[in-house]
Amino acid sequence: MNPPHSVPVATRGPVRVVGTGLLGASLGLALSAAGVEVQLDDASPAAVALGRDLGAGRPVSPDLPDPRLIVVATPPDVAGPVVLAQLRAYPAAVVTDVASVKARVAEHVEAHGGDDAARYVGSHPMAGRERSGAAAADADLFAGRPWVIVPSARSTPDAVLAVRSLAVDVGATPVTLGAQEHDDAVALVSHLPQLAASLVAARLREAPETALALAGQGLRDVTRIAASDPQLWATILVGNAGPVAAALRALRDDVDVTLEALERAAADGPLTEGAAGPLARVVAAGNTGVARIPGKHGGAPRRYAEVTVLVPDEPGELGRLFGEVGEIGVNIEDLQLEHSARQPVGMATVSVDPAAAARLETELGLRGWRVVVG
Ligand SMILES: NC(=O)c1ccc[n+]([C@@H]2O[C@H](COP(=O)([O-])OP(=O)(O)OC[C@H]3O[C@@H](n4cnc5c(N)ncnc54)[C@H](O)[C@@H]3O)[C@@H](O)[C@H]2O)c1
Ligand SMILES: O=C(O)C(=O)C[C@]1(C(=O)O)C=C[C@@H](O)C=C1
Repeated sequence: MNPPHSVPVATRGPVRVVGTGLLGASLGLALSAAGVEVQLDDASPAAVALGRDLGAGRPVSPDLPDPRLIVVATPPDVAGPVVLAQLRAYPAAVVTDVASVKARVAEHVEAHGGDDAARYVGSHPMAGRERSGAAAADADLFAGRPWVIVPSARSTPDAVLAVRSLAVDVGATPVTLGAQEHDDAVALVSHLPQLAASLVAARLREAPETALALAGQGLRDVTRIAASDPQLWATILVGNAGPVAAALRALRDDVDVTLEALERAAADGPLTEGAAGPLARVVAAGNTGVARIPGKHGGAPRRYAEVTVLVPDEPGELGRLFGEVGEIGVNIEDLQLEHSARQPVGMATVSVDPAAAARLETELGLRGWRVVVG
């Protein structure tokens, strides 16, 4: 993917990032790479130092010019007060935050901000990962992702434009929503999935080693985000408690139906009436739901063909595979890696244009790769 810094940007610095963890440092990296001056601030001096050392910007100091745009990237519970403090400290600056919940932050700014609230526009990049802190930061984190812009009735057009430009300049696609509309949406597409992953992964705590050794891609797909930061997520979940509870209650109803069918089969045998039907309906409903998730870059779903290759567990082998796929002239649209403990090989599954898949399999085979025919 082309780095976002290859195109000129509209954002005028200095941009001050308050909270230089995963989100703040990623933003600092992307803006710094684009030539925008970035100032770093955090309650933790070590987080600022790490952001600086990674190239995300310069630590704040009294001799730096006042920021034009301030991005608050702290946990959601403190985002409102930090936004207010920044609005007051810099009366000419536009202030946004990137917290995963929006109604509470907006209400806080509206209730206490007075006229300063006109320079505030909430936002939420739908980009992240299951790790926290600047060490996990990535300049390309926002590329191709939606970035929700949440103006209030008071936000000035200039403030909205500054925040939209920020999103575009780091490669994201701005999407405008109201605060409650945003919170209802992310309850379903972000907060419920986090809980589901955590609940499934929690079942593994006492799993026997023999079972864990069999773990395949299905378990990995469902549990990646179970590695997320508990404190941050507790703050997000309580901050959007109503919509998340509604989504979880609906899930519980589906779980109850599923359980009833399973218990019927367990008690009366697999062919008992009313067992297989509800279970098939659950899986079919999931088929319908998953087909509605937009594809790469938020566009319409698109089916790629998957080519799976065994890769020796040796340094440089994965790079050699990518290089050879490139030499064959095929673009890798997506990649999954599966690695089992104590196995000398891993499995790399590349998603490619269906029209190129057969040729890729043949040519990789001719080059000595072991292609797994699915
Ligand atoms: N992690 C994700 O995937 C993700 C994605 C989109 C949005 N967000 C949102 O972005 C925000 C930051 O998340 P993150 O993953 O970067 O967290 P993080 O833990 O990596 O970083 C948060 C940083 O904020 C600092 N901080 C805490 N309180 C502060 C205060 N009062 N003043 C100044 N700094 C303070 C911490 O020291 C820390 O460095 C959160 O609001 C989160 O909801 C997270
Ligand atoms: O991909 C991940 O690891 C994420 O958790 C990212 C994710 C999401 O649910 O999409 C998580 C929380 C944020 O508020 C925004 C993005």
